[in-house]
Amino acid sequence: MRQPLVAGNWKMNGSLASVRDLLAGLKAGIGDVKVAEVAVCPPAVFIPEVQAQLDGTPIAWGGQDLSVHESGAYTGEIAGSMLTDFGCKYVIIGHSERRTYHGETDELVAEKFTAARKSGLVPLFCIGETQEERESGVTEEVVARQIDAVIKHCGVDMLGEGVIAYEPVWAIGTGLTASPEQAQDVHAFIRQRVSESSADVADKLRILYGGSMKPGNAAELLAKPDIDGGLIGGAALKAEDFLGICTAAND
Ligand SMILES: O=C[C@H](O)COP(=O)(O)O
Repeated sequence: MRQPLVAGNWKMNGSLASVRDLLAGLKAGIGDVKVAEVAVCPPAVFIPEVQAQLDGTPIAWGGQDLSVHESGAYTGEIAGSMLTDFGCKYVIIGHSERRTYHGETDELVAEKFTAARKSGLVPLFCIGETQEERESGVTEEVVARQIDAVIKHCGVDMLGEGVIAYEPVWAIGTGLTASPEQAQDVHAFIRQRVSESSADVADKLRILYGGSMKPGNAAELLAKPDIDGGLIGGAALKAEDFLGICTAAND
């Protein structure tokens, strides 16, 4: 049985004051979350505050990106060991916003996967097709290519130490959500693709859905057999909405 995971990706949002408010709301309501594992990924500068507030609670935290390098002259980069120094459990890698705005390739994302594991972090490995790719009928080809790059570089056993987040790019921040059936189809394909390398890894692997998931549509999505949680953007910025998604896994 795979425990659902609901992770909040705060992206580049918030101030120290708003982060404190959000954390207070999450701590107040986390007791109602019975089933899902919960995590938040704040902007890096807020990680010490998140650690101070969430240490000792059931909520884990993580980074939004990491460097492939361990240390040195890489201005602006953050090493995996720096994230673990501040108690991070998870790190998002390969988010479509990093692929699009920072030119991250499948190969670089695979290197980041290894770097994360070397530091003891659990990668939240994002994959997904653009609208154009979906309309051209190449969704499966795209996600297969993204997965295969990690399997080739890291091996399937290391892939199994992470979590996959399927995020159709056309559904991110747009209010357009993949229907539960559309999402389930791709999740099943992802599991099938991984099972070609290892049925055991595929069976245990958590595959999250991301893309305009909200309290109102979470239960339907989470009810699908291959959807093991969510990677939440906009709705993770309001404690009530985020907890509403986390509790949808209770049912
Ligand atoms: O990482 C999170 C995803 O990009 C989803 O963002 P969204 O929930 O705002 O659509």
